[in-house]
Amino acid sequence: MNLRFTKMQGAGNDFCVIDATQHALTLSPAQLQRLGDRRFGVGCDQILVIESSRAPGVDFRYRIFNGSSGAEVEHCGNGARCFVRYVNEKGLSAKRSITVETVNKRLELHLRDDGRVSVDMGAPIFELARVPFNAEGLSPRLQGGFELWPLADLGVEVAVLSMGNPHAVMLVDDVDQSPVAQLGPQVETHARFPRKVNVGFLQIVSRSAVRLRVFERDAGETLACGTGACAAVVAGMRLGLLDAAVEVQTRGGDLKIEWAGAGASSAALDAPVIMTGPAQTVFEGEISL
Ligand SMILES: N[C@H](CCC[C@H](N)C(=O)O)C(=O)O
Repeated sequence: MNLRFTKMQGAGNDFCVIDATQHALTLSPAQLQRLGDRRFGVGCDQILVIESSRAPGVDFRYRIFNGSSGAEVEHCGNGARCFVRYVNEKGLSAKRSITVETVNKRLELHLRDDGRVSVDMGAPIFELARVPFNAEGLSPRLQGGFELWPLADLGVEVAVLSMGNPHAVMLVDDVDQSPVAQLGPQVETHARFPRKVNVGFLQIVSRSAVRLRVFERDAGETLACGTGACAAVVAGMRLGLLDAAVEVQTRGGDLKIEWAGAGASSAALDAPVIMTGPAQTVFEGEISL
């Protein structure tokens, strides 16, 4: 099969975007891994497939596959920004705000006049069983009313939440000195995360600025992770360390995260997380799979 794709990136997190709005498309895990393969394929962190949708109020279906495994996942924040940029550039919709659905979330995507893209990433999920995280037999340390769970075998404690996909966030003094390559995969595949987990290394710079590195589930360390930025900032807010609008410095670029649940009572914890950042088309291509 000859497959046309558009290579895109958002804060350095890179994607192969496949337009399946005109024809149904099923890609095997091997074909997806070929697209993700940086040596013998196209090379990307994730593959994003755009499908039409007949669901009321939904403009498109948004499917996400990790490039290294071909596994379908629930959410991709940097990809969502590229999605609306693609839809606008290709004329698939005249609207600058679109609604898309993933396997388990509906997202509102907005192409701003300044060229950046804002995404309503939905509300964070704190119920451990929905992350999922198995806390059986563990006693958390409480900070600001939020739990930090010990992974004693690794000598770390993690904040645990979901943005639709699972995240574990560790507080570190200096992201540049953090053992991301060693500790990332150990937390990613820890037995207490039955669906594995994306691992955030969060350095607090001020109450409105952080530095972040993320070892992504099934992808390794990426230059940026949108859902990881949302999860890390929400964790920092709930730990009482961050205010309601935070600039996130990643290795691939800067993202802005806003959440009305910061410092709020439990009533506002279901407020949506808003992420703003860049999205760029890099090149068009075709590959024989
Ligand atoms: N590796 C992630 C999916 C991509 C997330 C990331 N690229 C983002 O921008 O949110 C997972 O397995 O849940």
